[in-house]
Order: sequence, then structure tokens, then C-alpha cells
Amino acid sequence: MEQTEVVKPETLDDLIKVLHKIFESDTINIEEVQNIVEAYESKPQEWMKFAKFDQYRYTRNLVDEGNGKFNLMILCWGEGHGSSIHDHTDSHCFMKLLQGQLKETLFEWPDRKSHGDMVQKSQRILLENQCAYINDSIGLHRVENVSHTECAASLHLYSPPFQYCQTFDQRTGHKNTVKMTFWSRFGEKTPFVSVQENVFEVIYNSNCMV
Ligand SMILES: N[C@@H](CS(=O)O)C(=O)O
Ligand SMILES: [Fe+2]
Repeated sequence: MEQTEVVKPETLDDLIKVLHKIFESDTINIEEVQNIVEAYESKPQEWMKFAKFDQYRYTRNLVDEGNGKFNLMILCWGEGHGSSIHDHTDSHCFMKLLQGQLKETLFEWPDRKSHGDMVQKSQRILLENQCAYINDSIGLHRVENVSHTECAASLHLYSPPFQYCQTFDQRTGHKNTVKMTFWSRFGEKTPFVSVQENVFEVIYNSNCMV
């Protein structure tokens, strides 16, 4: 497979330019993207304008629409904030720590026969500048900022972009289809996203096992 030379992106803008180039192609090399995203050394002054925190839950802040090929966003995690167990709608998901640390817990997809607790596969702590990767064939995950004193920020790239995903109840494996919202887009707070609205807005409760 053709591979663009791994040149360290010096700034977030550089990284975005390189990503545009890579995603022009129809086939993407996961390792190449992971290496390039990891090579960018996070500098808060470059991404601060996108990093908008909420008191109650993590926020999703759109940075770039990748010519329709990917969505790049910064997620801001206050102390103790975490996501539900969820899938990634058949997309590639790259996740790089810009600041702080996050705990990622991987789960197996529940099957029809399974009752009760979902099966946990592994757990790891992601450190600053690391870039993790997940897709639906690897499994489901939950991400948490377990720190009581530090906030965290992470850069996520999803390709192709998606608006809906499924969340899962850890105790039962029951799933909901949810719409994902942006707290801000291109540095501007999204109108009408109130504090009552969840990151994952439930639109369809299947109320039955997967
Ligand atoms: N995939 C989640 C964030 S995470 O917990 O990986 C989202 O896009 O909101
Ligand atoms: Fe995720």
C-alpha cells in the first residue's frame, strides 16, 4: 500500500493538512494514521480555542470536517467524566491524548444468549500524546477521566464521519441508538445545546437484547 512519508507534524494545522492528504485515498493505512497523529506533540495554545468544558459531562467539539472523509474533534473531560459503553458505527476511531490521562475499558459485543454483565476484555491508561485505535471488530469501549483533580482533552478522528451510535447497559447488554451532539463547532458554541442535553441523546430504545 502506498504510504505517505511519516513527517512529524509541527502544529495542529500541519496535522490537519497531512490528514486531508492521507484521506484523499480510498484505502487508509491504520498504522500510518496512528503514527502521524501520535507524532504531533500536543501544544495547548494550538487547540485551546476548541476546548470547551462543561461542568456535568464530557463535551464534543468539532475541529474539522475532513472534506467529508473524516470528522476531527476535541473531547473535553472534566474530573470524573466518562462515556457510556458504545460502538463506533463501522468507522475507524483514532483517539489521541492532548492533555491528562484517560482510562479505556474494552468490552465484548453482547450476544443473544448472554444475560447479565457485559464481558470486559481489557483496560488501559492512555497517556499524553498516545494515539489509540478502535473499530467495531475490536469491540466496544468506555472512556473515563478517573482523575479527581485533573481535566483531560483528547483528539478524535472518525472515518467515515457518523452521527449515530449504539450505547450499551453494562449490567444487561441492552442497547440504545443515540444521536451524538457537538458542544461547539469550529470554536463556536453550538446554539440550543443546553446543559440538560446528553452527549448521547437516546433516539431509539430497542428494549431487547442485541
Ligand atoms: N466515541 C465517543 C468518545 S469515546 O468515549 O471514545 C464519542 O465520539 O463521543
Ligand atoms: Fe469511543
